[in-house]
Amino acid sequence: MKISHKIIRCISLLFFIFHIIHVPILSLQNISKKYGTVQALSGVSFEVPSGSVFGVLGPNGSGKTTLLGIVTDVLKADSGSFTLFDKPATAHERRQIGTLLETPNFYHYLSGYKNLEISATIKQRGKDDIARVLEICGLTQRQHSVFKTYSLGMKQRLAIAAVLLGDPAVLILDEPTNGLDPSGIAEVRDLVRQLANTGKTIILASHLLDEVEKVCTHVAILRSGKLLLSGAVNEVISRNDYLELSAADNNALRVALLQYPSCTSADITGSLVKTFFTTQPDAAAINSYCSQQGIWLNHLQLRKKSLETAFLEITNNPAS
Ligand SMILES: Nc1ncnc2c1ncn2[C@@H]1O[C@H](COP(=O)(O)OP(=O)(O)OP(=O)(O)O)[C@@H](O)[C@H]1O
Repeated sequence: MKISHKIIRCISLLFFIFHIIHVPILSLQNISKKYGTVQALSGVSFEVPSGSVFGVLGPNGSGKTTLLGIVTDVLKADSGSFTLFDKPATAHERRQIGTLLETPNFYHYLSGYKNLEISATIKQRGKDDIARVLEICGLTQRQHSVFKTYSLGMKQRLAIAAVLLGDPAVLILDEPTNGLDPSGIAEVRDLVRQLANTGKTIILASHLLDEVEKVCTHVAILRSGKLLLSGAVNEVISRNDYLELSAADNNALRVALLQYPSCTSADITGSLVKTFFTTQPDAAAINSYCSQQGIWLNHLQLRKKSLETAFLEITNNPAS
């Protein structure tokens, strides 16, 4: 083979790999859905990047379950469309998705293992995968105990084990920690993190902001069926970062900060000047700017809002 052919093949391979990595797992375009007079979703569009843990976040009744129902073919959208793996969703694409929309009806008097055998038969997934999913979900030791003796966390981990049968690349989980006690919540959260570390894309609906902040890399925030925003969790939070500063003369500091490009407000609160910007504040640049103005800072701290604070501001803002 000539060298130029080899180079062309290498470049094609690189393009192919780039395409696979960057193709969104799920892409929604203008999805709308009504139940009678209730507009559950209006024109929702966003993309779920490959390998992300994507939180669909919103208060009760905001349309999360409806959205996941449409993606998993349980419900039909009135209008709009979506693609899975950059293709129209057919049975083939759907087989690569493991779904947990509600807690499965496991048999209380059968063991975890027997229950998974039944799930494998229903899903036509084959039984040779059961040992693997039990191991991932930390249930190997208790696989022969009857289901009713499991803790709440173990029951939910068994439900996730059933979803993992056949090793789907994408998991869709609706409120996976709902109804669990704190230790169950921690167990499921750890399992979600562990699965994300193996490269799976995980889409989970939750109204628990703390939960989304702890496990998700990306988020879409819904309110009354409308998408308020979507993006990387860090970006959503960093839009709301601010600086706390102080100097010997806080009045002079405040006046100087208000002259700084991108500063939107500077207010004296107690002994500090709380300062907001249109972009992510650069603490080093602002420190240097203040010294150029002859103001020496004795306190400079970047404050990050929690997703909860950002979420409440976004969902309570009537303009959003
Ligand atoms: N089968 C239905 N018939 C009529 N209205 C429905 C139906 N299912 C959902 N809705 C309404 O659609 C809206 C969105 O509901 P959905 O369950 O999708 O929201 P959600 O964000 O998942 O809520 P939750 O967090 O409470 O589960 C709500 O106003 C709800 O009452």
